[in-house]
Amino acid sequence: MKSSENFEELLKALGVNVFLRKIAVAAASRPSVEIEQQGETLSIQTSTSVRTTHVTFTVGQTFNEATVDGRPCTSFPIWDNDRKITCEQTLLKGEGPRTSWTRELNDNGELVLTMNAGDVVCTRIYERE
Ligand SMILES: C=C1C2=C(C[C@@]1(C)C/C=C/C(C)=C/C(=O)O)C(C)(C)CCC2
Repeated sequence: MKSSENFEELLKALGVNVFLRKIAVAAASRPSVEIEQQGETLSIQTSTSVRTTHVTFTVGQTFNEATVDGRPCTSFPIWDNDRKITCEQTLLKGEGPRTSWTRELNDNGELVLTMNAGDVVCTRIYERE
């Protein structure tokens, strides 16, 4: 993990209580991410000591995942440019701030993840192992 900004603020905007926020921030400080791409289909596994998430999706097709605070949602990933995917999320039930994420490969071969909740933007940069 090269850098992470506003991750706890993001969780706060999502209503995660301070106890779980502290656990999440600690766990998210040392994540490992594996990404596989076959054409338009990507598989992303994010492993932390507390929880591992695995999503597989095809760009341009909605899929089911969970928001970062674990609420079921449908996600709609589209290409922003040929190296950046933007994904808007819709909660399956209940109310909450609008959430979305973007993932892009930058010129240093780093993976840049941004996560939005309402007007809070969290930016996390992963270096290639
Ligand atoms: C341990 C985590 C916990 C949570 C989120 C997560 C899974 C940490 C997220 C890591 C991310 C988002 C890494 C990344 O994608 O960079 C919750 C808020 C449900 C609270 C319980 C502990």
